[in-house]
Amino acid sequence: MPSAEPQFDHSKAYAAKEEDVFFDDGRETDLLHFVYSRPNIEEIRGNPELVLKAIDDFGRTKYLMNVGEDKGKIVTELIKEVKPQTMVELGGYIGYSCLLFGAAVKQAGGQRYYSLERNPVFGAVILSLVDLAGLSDVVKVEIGSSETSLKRLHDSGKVKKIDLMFLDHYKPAYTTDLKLCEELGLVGPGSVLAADNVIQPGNPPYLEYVRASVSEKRQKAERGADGANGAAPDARFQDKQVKQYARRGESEALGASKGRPDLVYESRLVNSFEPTGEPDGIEITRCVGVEGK
Ligand SMILES: C[S@@+](CC[C@H](N)C(=O)[O-])C[C@H]1O[C@@H](n2cnc3c(N)ncnc32)[C@H](O)[C@@H]1O
Repeated sequence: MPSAEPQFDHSKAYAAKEEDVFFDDGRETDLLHFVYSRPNIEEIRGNPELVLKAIDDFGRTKYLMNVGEDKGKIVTELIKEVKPQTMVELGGYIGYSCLLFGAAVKQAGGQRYYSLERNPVFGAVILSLVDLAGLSDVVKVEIGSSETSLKRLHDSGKVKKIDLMFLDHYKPAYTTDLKLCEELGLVGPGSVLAADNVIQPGNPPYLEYVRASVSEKRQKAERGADGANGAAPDARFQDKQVKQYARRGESEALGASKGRPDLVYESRLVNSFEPTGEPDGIEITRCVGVEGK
């Protein structure tokens, strides 16, 4: 009997993730030099798949914190099914998920893919690779914290509803940003969420929130015990997760939005792998209605 468990092909594994410094040490601009000096650069132009292949080739020599091919496939399948007009990602890094999912949204007839990235150098790398891949018509890169970008996109009327959201940024902000989107009406019935790294490194407060019933969410909110109300990050996050982006003094303040506990979610985990081969998973959550309506 063939196994239903997903398997990882070790021949395509990324280089191991370093213990201490594994991003923001110049490797992101080295990646740009690597991509633009490929012998087939003229063939790469206008071809998202070949840009992604060049990024993967680099990742096999030096670790990059990309979603990778295996988990990426779970989300591209979801894009084919949901056919989002508007998709938003929280955390763009060097643009791997943005290129992969932006191309899939375009192919599915969607209008916009917003990549929200706080680090301006990473944002510049994404912009360069999006232009190289020929996706600038669909992809927009918003540089700044996810919270301020979400508010700006909402207040300007550019985004009224998020059909599909990929969460892949500061782990404690998954829940607070989701609640902000709920409160602004960006996430509501029909919206679908795909959250990365729910196994590695894990995100217990987020899983608890999207898997809770409406009455559980209401009770927690009444007790002020929902762990995402502008207070310190949930104690279940490891210190290194909490401080991951502290090096540049980037503000890690968490939003205090109350969200909408009456939104009904259906949520499930899809197991897969990090590009290094480590087991990880994507939590896929569908907002299926509003309780009482
Ligand atoms: C794991 S990486 C994203 C990887 C990317 N989604 C991919 O798969 O190719 C996380 C990124 O989130 C960004 N980030 C962290 N906190 C953020 C925040 N509050 N707002 C926007 N970006 C943030 C970091 O700078 C980093 O580039």
